[in-house]
Amino acid sequence: MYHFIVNQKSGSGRALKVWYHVESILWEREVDYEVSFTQSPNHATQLVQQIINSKVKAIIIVGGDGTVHEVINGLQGSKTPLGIIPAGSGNDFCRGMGIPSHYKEALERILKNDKKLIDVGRINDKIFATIAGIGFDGKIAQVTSTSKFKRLFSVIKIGSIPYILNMFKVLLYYKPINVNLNIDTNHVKHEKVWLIAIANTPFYAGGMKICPEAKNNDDLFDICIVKGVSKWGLLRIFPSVFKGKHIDHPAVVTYKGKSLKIVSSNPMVAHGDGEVIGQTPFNIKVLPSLIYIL
Ligand SMILES: Nc1ncnc2c1ncn2[C@@H]1O[C@H](COP(=O)(O)OP(=O)(O)OP(=O)(O)O)[C@@H](O)[C@H]1O
Repeated sequence: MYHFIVNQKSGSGRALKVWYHVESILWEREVDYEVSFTQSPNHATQLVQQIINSKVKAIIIVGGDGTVHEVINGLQGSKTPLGIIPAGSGNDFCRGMGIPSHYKEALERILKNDKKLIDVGRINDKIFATIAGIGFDGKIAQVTSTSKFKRLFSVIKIGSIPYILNMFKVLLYYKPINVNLNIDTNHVKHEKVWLIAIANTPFYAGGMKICPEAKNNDDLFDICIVKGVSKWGLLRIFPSVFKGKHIDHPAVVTYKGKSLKIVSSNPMVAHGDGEVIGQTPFNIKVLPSLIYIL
């Protein structure tokens, strides 16, 4: 039987509406299922820990990237496959995986039962499926998580607008920071770093293609560092991120690697899948071929 986890708060309530449509299709098609609704932040992680012991056929998320994040953090190495019906504001994991945005097509894909094994990342003690963003991005995620804009724009399905509005807010006071990185066995130092994105899949913040070549099955992270530009310079680079063209700018450095250690001259906040993780220092590692996605 399939076990659905529905986050009623995802997409500012859209997930619950999506669930009612999905449930009526499950009835029509006589699919065997059970459903749990998350009751609070991090509840999805606890639910998964209970569900994996009951040997379900698959866990299906109706929600956004934050729910995917909480679910994969509950899997604890279990090979129970995950399906996702995108119903959040950003849905960047689904975008990166090519999962259809419409619930009917996403459900159709799940019912085909065609499993794909993917890598995920670990940042300190948290697992992430899409991107860990450190510095300016982490700060924006922190501000966005309590943002009133998010609710408004997820209702009209423009996931990246809250990020952009909060970007301007954070830009007023944010100062770039000096960092030391170990990328695998290489030590590199960068000054005046705005952000470090460590990517398993290309997109974050509702469709920004920060690491355009990231692949979730190559045992590698794609890493993008933006540094050494003024606030005005950063704003000029920004529009090109939607097409992934920012990587050609001289202020952008890219790497590939399996593990990173990051320390910084001042605390830098990180998010994983848009959920705030904590502050530097960070230990980050690829966990190859860890999760089955339907
Ligand atoms: N019952 C609940 N009450 C309050 N918050 C909840 C509840 N259940 C889950 N959450 C929280 O809802 C948050 C948002 O979920 P999610 O990320 O799926 O939606 P979203 O933010 O709209 O989408 P996206 O991350 O794709 O932009 C998560 O951080 C999760 O901890």
